[in-house]
Amino acid sequence: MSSLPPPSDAPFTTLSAFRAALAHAPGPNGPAEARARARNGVLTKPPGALGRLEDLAIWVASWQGTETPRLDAPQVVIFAGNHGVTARGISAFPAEVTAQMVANFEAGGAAINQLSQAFGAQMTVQALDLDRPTADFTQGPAMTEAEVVAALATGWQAVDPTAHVLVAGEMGIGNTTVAAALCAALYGGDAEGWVGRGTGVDDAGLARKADAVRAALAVNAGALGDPLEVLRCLGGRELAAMAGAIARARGEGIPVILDGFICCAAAACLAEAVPGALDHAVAGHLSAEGGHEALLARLDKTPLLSLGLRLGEGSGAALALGILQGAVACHSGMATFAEAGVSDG
Ligand SMILES: Cc1cc2ncn([C@H]3O[C@H](COP(=O)(O)O)[C@@H](O)[C@H]3O)c2cc1C
Ligand SMILES: O=C(O)c1cccnc1
Repeated sequence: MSSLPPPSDAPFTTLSAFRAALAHAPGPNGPAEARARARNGVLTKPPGALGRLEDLAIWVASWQGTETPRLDAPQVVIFAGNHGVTARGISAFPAEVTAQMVANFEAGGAAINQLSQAFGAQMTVQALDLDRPTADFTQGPAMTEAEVVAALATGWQAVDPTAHVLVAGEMGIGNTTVAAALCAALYGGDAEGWVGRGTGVDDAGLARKADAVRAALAVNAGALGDPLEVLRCLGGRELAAMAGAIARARGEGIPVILDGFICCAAAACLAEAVPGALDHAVAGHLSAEGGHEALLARLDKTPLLSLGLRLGEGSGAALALGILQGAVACHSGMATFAEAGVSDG
């Protein structure tokens, strides 16, 4: 665990400049992908015997731009933010827990600390203006353009360009309601279909979450046509920071492992703003949170794991790191039939 310096310069100061940076990010490296596919075909195993691991390794190769990718330098970054909507009784825990958990991350005591350590990831945490919660989005926009751009820039700056793979996680009491509002705004459907129990709200809490989502969409109706305006009006600082980090990784050729419902909701704003913006991202897991399955379907992503996790913090993505590391270790380290003197059938 270490703390990163505050953001200095990102290549955007407006939402439209951020959109342009995202739209102009390079795609995968076709020749490297072709070489990796050819290598996969001559490794000492029956064709296809490593199942989805084979596609994953070739996908990592295409983003890293090399036939033999590596994943021994993973980066996990956790963003924390507070939300005005917590005043509406939409979480089973009080908003103070966000800052308390940041201290826990810094002391090494959270689940994501253990998982980062288990998979050899460098982990950092960035708290975004915890003393200044976003505005209650049932009353108006959660953030100004300056606020959302600052959060996007924090995420952008947090990415280590030398990292081999990125996990962006979050901590923010109330943010399952925020994620549900983003999904309802981006994809439509009833608020009830997108809200879930989060930290464990009861039926009355679930009804308050759906009410908050409905009110947020009604009062911010003018934002609904633009996915980045949706992020500004219905999102939160830690979600925007995750989006900024995921966008930066795209430009750096760093593959991303998406976490649960909240991370995917933030990422969905990118995918809806610029088609293909999540081509460098894989879904780490299927969260137990209500709307995640439908959200992954909208993103056209098949999760690597389904373990009933409903934690956030990047925890499911960090676990999936192990799968991806296994895929790449086989792809880059195995002998070919010729090298090993094994008959290729
Ligand atoms: C101790 C604790 C640790 C957490 N780590 C992640 N979350 C997760 O729960 C929160 C979202 O749920 P809701 O919308 O119901 O508030 C987020 O902070 C998320 O990261 C936690 C929540 C708690 C209480
Ligand atoms: O899926 C998630 O990201 C999630 C679910 C519940 C609570 N916190 C996060």
